[in-house]
Amino acid sequence: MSTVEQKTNAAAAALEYVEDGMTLGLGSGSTAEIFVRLLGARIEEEGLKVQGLPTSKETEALAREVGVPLMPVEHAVTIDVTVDGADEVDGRFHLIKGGGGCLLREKIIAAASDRMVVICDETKLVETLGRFPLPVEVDPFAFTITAKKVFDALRRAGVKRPDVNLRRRGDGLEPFVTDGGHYILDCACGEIPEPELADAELIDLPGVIEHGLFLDLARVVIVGEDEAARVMEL
Ligand SMILES: O=C(CO)[C@H](O)[C@H](O)COP(=O)(O)O
Repeated sequence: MSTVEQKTNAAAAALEYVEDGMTLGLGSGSTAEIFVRLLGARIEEEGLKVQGLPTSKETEALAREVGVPLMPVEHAVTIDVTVDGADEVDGRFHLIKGGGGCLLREKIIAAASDRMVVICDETKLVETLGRFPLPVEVDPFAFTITAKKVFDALRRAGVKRPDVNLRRRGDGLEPFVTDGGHYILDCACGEIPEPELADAELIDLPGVIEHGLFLDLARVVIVGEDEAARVMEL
């Protein structure tokens, strides 16, 4: 069975957390995309009334295409539920996110939500975070200086040999630029032994806008399996 089916099972189970009248954070990436499509279908079939807050331009375009009404982002104050994917999930529901480069907006929306529901396939579950390179969103100005600071910060956080690389677009020539106009440093860590320490070391560095460690934000993790979905709540 493919991960697409697992993602679909997870996304379908997340609809259980959606109620009439809710403001919903809409995540980014392939699993969140499946959720937005299923949400659009439910709105059409059942007349469900919700408002979405997308975490990327791609998700915004998709939500419009499938008929999910959007709240103007400048009107947003609180969010009932955010449904989003993840690149890694550990046993404490700590996450690495940002594989799609949307981590800043994803974190703003997740942190403003009463409940963050993570949807993923089984491949995303890990014992220790760090197999997936940690994305760090930085200001483009003098990013090489920031990259060295990020390397040092990860070393102080116990990462043995961090490998910090500027993310490039598909053509490999130009830097990848986020929706907010920033660069991404992908930091191969192998293992991040103390995510809280890495968070503390990274977040105050000049030039760092945000990083992809989502700690203490997810309240529900839904893991899609081949025939169903496993729902875990904190
Ligand atoms: O953090 C993200 C985007 O910034 C995604 O949620 C993450 O990359 C997972 O993506 P997918 O559902 O395609 O595996």
